Amino acid sequence: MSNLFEAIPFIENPLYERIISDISSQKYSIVDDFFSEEEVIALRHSLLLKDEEAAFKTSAIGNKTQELVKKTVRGDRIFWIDERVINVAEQMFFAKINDLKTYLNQTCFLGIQDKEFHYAMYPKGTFYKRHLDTFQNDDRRKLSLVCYLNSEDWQPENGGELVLYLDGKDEVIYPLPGKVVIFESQELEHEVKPVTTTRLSITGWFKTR
Ligand SMILES: O=C(O)CCC(=O)C(=O)O
Ligand SMILES: [Fe+2]
Repeated sequence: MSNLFEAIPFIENPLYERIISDISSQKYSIVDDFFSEEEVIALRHSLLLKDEEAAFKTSAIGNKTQELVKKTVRGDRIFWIDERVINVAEQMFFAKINDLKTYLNQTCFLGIQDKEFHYAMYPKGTFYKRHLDTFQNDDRRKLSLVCYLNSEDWQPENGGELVLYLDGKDEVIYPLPGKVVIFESQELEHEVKPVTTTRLSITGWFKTR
């Protein structure tokens, strides 16, 4: 009978090792080119299609009072991704994300068993005020992952920087295409500065159950 533990070879991945070491030393990690230019283009296209569909469906409804309350804190539009019904670009996205998740579970004791991801679109003038990614009575979110899908010519004057509030110097991150930022959901307060141009991303969480 074969031994289960011998059946799965472990191959060290230098990128993932760097992410793990960054997170353990500073609670966050930034990878500039986690997704290639082609991958970003495909995911951006999927996001824009989702937004068109949603605009079409919801144009006639909506609780305006709730919307106003929400918009003083955050102004992005989000679309949750259901992994059971995904297109080719999203399959590629989850293949990479699941690979990282498996590696983290093999090497760290985070116990990530669940995940959730959504597209996000910040129209001109919107932002997300300083916050922590955990809800009251729910501490399952362990790591936050933000993947930027903006175009190659994104400029600093477009705004939309992600600011991570650290004990010492705050980290200001430009939402450049292909970049992925991973941070400890329960530890790091952060904010999305107002944008002057539509800002596109996928945000998600690795969670315990
Ligand atoms: O888009 C970002 O840079 C961060 C988004 C965020 O903080 C959130 O969705 O909770
Ligand atoms: Fe957040």
